[in-house]
Amino acid sequence: MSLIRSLGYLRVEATDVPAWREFGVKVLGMTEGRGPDPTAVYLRMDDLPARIVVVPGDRDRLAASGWELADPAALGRLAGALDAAGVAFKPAGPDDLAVRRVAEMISVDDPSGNRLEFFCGAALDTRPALSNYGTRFVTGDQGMGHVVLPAFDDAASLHFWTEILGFRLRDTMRLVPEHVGLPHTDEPLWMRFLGCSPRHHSVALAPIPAPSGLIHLMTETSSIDDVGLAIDRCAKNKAPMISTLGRHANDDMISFYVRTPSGFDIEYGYGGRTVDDETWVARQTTAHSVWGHRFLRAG
Ligand SMILES: Cc1ccc(O)c(O)c1CC[C@@H]1C(=O)CC[C@]2(C)C(=O)CC[C@@H]12
Ligand SMILES: [Fe+2]
Repeated sequence: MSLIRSLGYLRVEATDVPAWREFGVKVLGMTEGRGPDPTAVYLRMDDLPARIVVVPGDRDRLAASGWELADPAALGRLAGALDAAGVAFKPAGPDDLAVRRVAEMISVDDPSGNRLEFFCGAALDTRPALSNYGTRFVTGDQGMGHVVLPAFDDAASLHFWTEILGFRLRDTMRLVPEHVGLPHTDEPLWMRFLGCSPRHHSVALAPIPAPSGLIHLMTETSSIDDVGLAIDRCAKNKAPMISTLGRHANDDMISFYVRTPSGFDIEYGYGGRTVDDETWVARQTTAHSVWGHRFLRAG
């Protein structure tokens, strides 16, 4: 098993924090939590005090993705692996730990400049995260979902995420550059799906530019009705859906995509597969979906 157990949280910098509160609570069905920064919005999915933390900023971007490790010993071993590989990391100071409510944390940039925070010892919130719409998210040992991050050097990224961080390659997909708005290339473009838990992928790396630093965050619910209800709330709240409902070919997720106030997307899904590293064999997916997922042009 990888030292990293799962995707733990996202820290988002936003120009319109109130829009995020509305979006998170009314569209995504998350629960607003309380936290140390009164200007931030804390969105809960489970017993963590927040899974998405939105802080005011002068631009809209993913500030960092947070990755959970089992304990300080595991974090120490990861720090050792980073040192051995010559990757610079920064230990968190007391203020960093206090605003995140975690015991220990170190941060690094991946080869594409994606800021990653590795932490352990998250505080729990004993108040139940009761969604106004009855939404229940699949988290636990699968973490909060997956992120798709921009990455432009396939070999360097794959080395960093698998050899240094210990993620497993779960699937590869060849991208047609023209289909994702990129100029034609003679060499194929690859999208890599990597896992660190039973969830099929906790991160995917794609050579797609993303001004916000994030292509999408996937959150999974425990019922298909939660997905249907979220589609209804997108319409009611005029949140721009940018794809139709569909089922992915690699992780079996039935999902749709909606644009957030920060310009990146949320994939909102149900029914993702889990995998066992003992038996899993990485293959190449040749179609992104079994059905649906027609991407529409968004604003
Ligand atoms: C192909 C796929 C499998 C599993 C996923 O969770 C998942 O999000 C995807 C789709 C990823 C991909 C994307 O994120 C950016 C826009 C892409 C490239 C498309 O235009 C189709 C597939 C999309
Ligand atoms: Fe996804």
